[in-house]
Amino acid sequence: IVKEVLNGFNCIVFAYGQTGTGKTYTMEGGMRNKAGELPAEAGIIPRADRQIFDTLEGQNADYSMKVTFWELYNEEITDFLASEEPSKSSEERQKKHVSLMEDGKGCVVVRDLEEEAVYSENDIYNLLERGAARRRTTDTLLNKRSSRSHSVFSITIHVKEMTVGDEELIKCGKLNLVDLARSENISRSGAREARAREAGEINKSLLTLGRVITALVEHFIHIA
Ligand SMILES: Nc1ncnc2c1ncn2[C@@H]1O[C@H](COP(=O)(O)OP(=O)(O)OP(=O)(O)O)[C@@H](O)[C@H]1O
Repeated sequence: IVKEVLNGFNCIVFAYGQTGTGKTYTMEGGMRNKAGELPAEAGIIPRADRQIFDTLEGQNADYSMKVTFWELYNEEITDFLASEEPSKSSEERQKKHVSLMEDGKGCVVVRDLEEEAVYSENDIYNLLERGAARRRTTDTLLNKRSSRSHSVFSITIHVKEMTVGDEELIKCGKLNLVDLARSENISRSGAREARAREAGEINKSLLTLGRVITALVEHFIHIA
């Protein structure tokens, strides 16, 4: 997948499953040890990070990279990389009004997201740790909210190449690493009222995602 991204494609890895099945663990895994080495239990994000930099450095490539890290909870977007304003509460600090819109090329983008330029493997790891720490804060505030939100860690990479005719070619690829909200059986989990509505919304969004993927695979024009 990383190779495709470096060739200018947009790729997504989803972690999907019931609560406690290891979605977050699979995406993030164990955090760095003191020597900065990847632990054996490192997740997909740090492993992809390492592969991206190993490949680009190995090719002596001319590149630039940006990262976004955000969460969708209850139809509201929280930017984990938004700068912190000390006067606000920790929940308010993160909540920034960002909205979804089309970019004119048929792609959906999240407007006003903080995009952090990164120059090393360590930079990406630091952003992952920063965002994951903020995610844990909302967890304690809102009864393990991370289980009920979709989080999206994206790395956008521009690679400059020279063509045979000595023209500049820029390849732009994006790797989206998504930790989906848990899939939930409402009747079995005993969720009531607001929580049942919330679980219903999560299931609806996961169902819609399944339909979108089917439509893409089958080359349907409309989503059934
Ligand atoms: N392969 C694994 N090896 C060791 N521990 C694991 C593994 N997978 C998950 N765990 C542990 O199991 C617990 C639940 O994992 P995790 O939080 O990743 O699940 P989840 O699917 O993201 O849950 P939720 O949907 O509730 O957010 C965590 O304490 C995690 O450290």
